[in-house]
Amino acid sequence: MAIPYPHFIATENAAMDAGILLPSSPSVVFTQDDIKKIAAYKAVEYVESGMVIGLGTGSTAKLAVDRIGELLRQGKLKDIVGIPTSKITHEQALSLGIPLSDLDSHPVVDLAIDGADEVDPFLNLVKGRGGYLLREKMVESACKKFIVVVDESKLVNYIGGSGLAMPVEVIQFCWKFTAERLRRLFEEAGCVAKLRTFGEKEEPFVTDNGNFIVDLYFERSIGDLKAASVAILQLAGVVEHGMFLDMATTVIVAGELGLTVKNK
Ligand SMILES: O=C(CO)[C@H](O)[C@H](O)COP(=O)(O)O
Repeated sequence: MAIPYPHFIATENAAMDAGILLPSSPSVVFTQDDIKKIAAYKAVEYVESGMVIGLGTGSTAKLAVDRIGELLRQGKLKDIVGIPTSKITHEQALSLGIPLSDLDSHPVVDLAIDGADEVDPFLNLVKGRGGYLLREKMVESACKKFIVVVDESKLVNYIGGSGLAMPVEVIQFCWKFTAERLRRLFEEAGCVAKLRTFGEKEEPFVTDNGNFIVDLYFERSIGDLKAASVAILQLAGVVEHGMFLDMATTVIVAGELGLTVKNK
């Protein structure tokens, strides 16, 4: 959806790089898509020739991957190796001619760029509402720098504070049992646990790794995030959760008045 951002200020270079015409009159209105693109392009300014780059997944990350492909084609970036965080990003990067590898061959990643679903004041994240959290976490925890690009609607006071899902990837075997154990862990926070489904037939969503997603919704804060993370990961049947704690090194926030860069 294109939400107008009437007061957004973009530098001439940032807007022109993103192919967006700069306002010739003060009444011009940027859309949310415009500013997402400007923010994604800003993140790609951190990419240097010769780097191993973690390629994120989602509508924001897609714009950054497109931009990396464009700079490679133009010869402005050279010798890049991309490590995709999903099958869909793998396909996108292949189609753009970005040389690809994996963590087995490149266990140290210089930089990753990705979107997020929530960002708290300490730069902790919720990711995985697209369903790609496991590979994203593997790649992004192997990074020296992890740059996150969001619009200001993703900023929350505390993790879970948007009232939207905190995804947990679980194995398919007895997923109801695992979902109930997850719900009980956070009973005091008013947790509801739901299997992620898609389509009219409400088929279970299956991740790139062949697992299901249980989405947790909280009425209240879950408190100590590290303790919550440990408790979730201790449950047999859980593969990974969508809290990315202490991982982001930079968050670029696109807001009504322009870009804000928050560093750890
Ligand atoms: O974690 C993710 C996918 O698993 C995405 O990065 C997250 O959902 C944000 O997506 P978008 O940029 O489309 O808002």
